Amino acid sequence: METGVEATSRPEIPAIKEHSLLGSLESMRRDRLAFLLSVARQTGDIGSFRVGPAQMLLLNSSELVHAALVEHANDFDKGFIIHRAFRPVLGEGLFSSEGELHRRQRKIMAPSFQPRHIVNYAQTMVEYTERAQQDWQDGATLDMSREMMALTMSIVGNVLFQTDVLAETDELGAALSTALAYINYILSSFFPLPLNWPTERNRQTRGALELLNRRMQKMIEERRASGEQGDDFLSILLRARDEDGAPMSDQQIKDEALTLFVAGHETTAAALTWTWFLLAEHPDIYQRLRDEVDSVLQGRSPTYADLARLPYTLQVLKESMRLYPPSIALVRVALRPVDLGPYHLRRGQTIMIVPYTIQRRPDYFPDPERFNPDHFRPENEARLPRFAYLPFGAGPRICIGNHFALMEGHLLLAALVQHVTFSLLPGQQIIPDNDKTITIRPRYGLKMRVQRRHQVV
Ligand code: HEM
Repeated sequence: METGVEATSRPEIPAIKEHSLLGSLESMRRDRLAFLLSVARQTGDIGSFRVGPAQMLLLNSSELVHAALVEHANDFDKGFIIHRAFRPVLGEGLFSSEGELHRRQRKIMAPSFQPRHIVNYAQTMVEYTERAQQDWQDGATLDMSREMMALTMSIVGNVLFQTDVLAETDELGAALSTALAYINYILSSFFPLPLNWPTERNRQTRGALELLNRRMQKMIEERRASGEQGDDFLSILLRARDEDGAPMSDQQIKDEALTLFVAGHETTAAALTWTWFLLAEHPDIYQRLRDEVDSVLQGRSPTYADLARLPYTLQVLKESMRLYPPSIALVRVALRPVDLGPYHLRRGQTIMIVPYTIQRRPDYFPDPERFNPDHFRPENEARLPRFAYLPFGAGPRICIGNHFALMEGHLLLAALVQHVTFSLLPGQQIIPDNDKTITIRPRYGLKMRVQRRHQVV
């Protein structure tokens, strides 16, 4: 129960000036990231705005992130908007489940994502990358978002299901893309129509979900029948047991496998797409990266063991995810009244943590708008406040695939840098946006020209 004395001694949460009825609906619709950045800059560590009648609190300090995502993690869940978008597709998989089920599943699955385990996938990542770049003709124009999506989709398809045909042209790949598009639609609509309404989009989505369910069930049954001990994730999920020795239900396995697929490719593709853009805009940094890769690899394909000797390559990737973090926001809803530092939140209040805004704070990252991989030199990284860099979130729901993603991005950059150079096609408008996608990507795509490099020896 709140006393009058406590309530008055608490600092007020600053609110931005906005339309009395619609709040900031229009600004959000026009340019979400620019709007969120302006809220953060106007309000500081915490600020309030409205989307229609719904109030949102933007948390923008490392201390408040720690309080919400770590200290009070159990006082929040992901809330109605996230559940409504993800559950029709991913059911109760790791991303969209809550409470005891989430804890149990996370515990079962975490060991398979530890670095010593995922090392086994390094070779697959490099092989697929080598294959992709061989198809790129010298002088060709590429849509980088599309190329990076196709590449990360094929990698995750192999790692998860040991299938080689997971492309948009395959019926499974196409169904997955339709399901992804549905999640995007729900996230980007303020008043989406329920899935059982007879619209063309809903009909296609239901068809895609049925196909996914059938194909996943078939893969599960085939794996069981063959008794194979594969090291793809589907086999790992089939073998997994909880503390009482119980296996997951088939439905849970399907939800988890689809979750890993969805969470595991568009994000990494977005990170790589922005990295190529930033490199093309900064020829000196691009050259330094090429020098590191050429001198360490001498024309060989990279392996996991090479990564420790390619530190600048990793700094480039991390810095790119600082300026353009793939996930636009971590959204949570308070399950009960909760105090975050000096601020009091009511039950049902929605908070947003936006890596894009927090990672552009000048007191955390000097000269924050500049692409500067030196922000991640070991001595500079060690000085960062703990929750100032959040591309993978934080706390008990931190991205389970973070080592996987960093290893994949690190290997792909090294493998591609030594074969090809990308340059920007002139006259493009590059605006970061997540209107039609789950992740932050260039609104009008990113067209680049590919130039094949002479083989370095
Ligand atoms: C650059 C690539 C990636 C980025 C930026 C990223 C980002 C994130 C973020 C921010 C979250 C937390 C969301 C929240 O707390 O609301 C998350 C969760 C998750 N990610 Fe990733 N992710 C990436 C790659 C991957 C990969 C490769 C996989 C799997 C192979 C994966 C699987 C997951 C799963 C299953 C969750 C839910 C974890 C849980 O709630 O316990 N992600 N990711």
